[in-house]
Amino acid sequence: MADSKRKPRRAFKETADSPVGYDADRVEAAVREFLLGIGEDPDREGLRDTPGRIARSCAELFAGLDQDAEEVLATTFDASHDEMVLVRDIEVQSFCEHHLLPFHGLAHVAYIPPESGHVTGLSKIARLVDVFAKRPQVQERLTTQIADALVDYLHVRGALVVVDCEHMCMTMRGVRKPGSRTTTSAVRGQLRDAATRAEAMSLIVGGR
Ligand SMILES: Nc1nc2c(ncn2[C@@H]2O[C@H](COP(=O)(O)OP(=O)(O)OP(=O)(O)O)[C@@H](O)[C@H]2O)c(=O)[nH]1
Ligand SMILES: [Zn+2]
Repeated sequence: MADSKRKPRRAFKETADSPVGYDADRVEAAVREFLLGIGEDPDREGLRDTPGRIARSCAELFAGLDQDAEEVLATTFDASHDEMVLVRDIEVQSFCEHHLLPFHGLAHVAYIPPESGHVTGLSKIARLVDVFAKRPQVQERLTTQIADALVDYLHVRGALVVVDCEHMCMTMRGVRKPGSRTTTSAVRGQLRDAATRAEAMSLIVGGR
């Protein structure tokens, strides 16, 4: 279909992380082609609406491509808090960029507020995780991006991010190891200090 005739249903526009923006028509056409590719009949009753459904759901599943971590962390308030803040057990749902199969698990985010004593709302930490999770990802980059955003935008003195996930590409197919989990961590600033890091880890593990 010529571009001029296409009626793009754009959930979001071009951003730095999504250079061409979201184009539901493209997703829909690709899913139809995919169904043909796996030997299915995309016109049979049960599949007829599937390309459109997937196009709509992808706008939500990959919404992080349109979101800006700096904006999420822009709301801060003075809590005059000098010590570590830990938000534990944040649900992570993402897609591995190699197979576009889900990986899911938990993120734990610890940080030492900036010298100003400003903290961000607790929900913003969970939103930050989603900004980077709702994209095609690898777990290591997801972990690093969360830690770097805390340093770059919240100017924290230290950050420790631990992500623990099960990857469906390792359970449903391929090596088929259900129950195997991958743990990644990223540590920045004062949380590199052995004692502070140990304190954060004991809070993460101890809270289970
Ligand atoms: N490091 C890392 N690897 C990942 C992640 N998600 C998926 N993978 C791995 O990406 C790799 C891709 O390997 P390839 O050999 O290119 O693909 P493949 O033939 O499908 O590999 P198998 O999964 O071993 O069958 C696999 O080993 C996956 O387990 C992730 O978040 N981090
Ligand atoms: Zn994978």
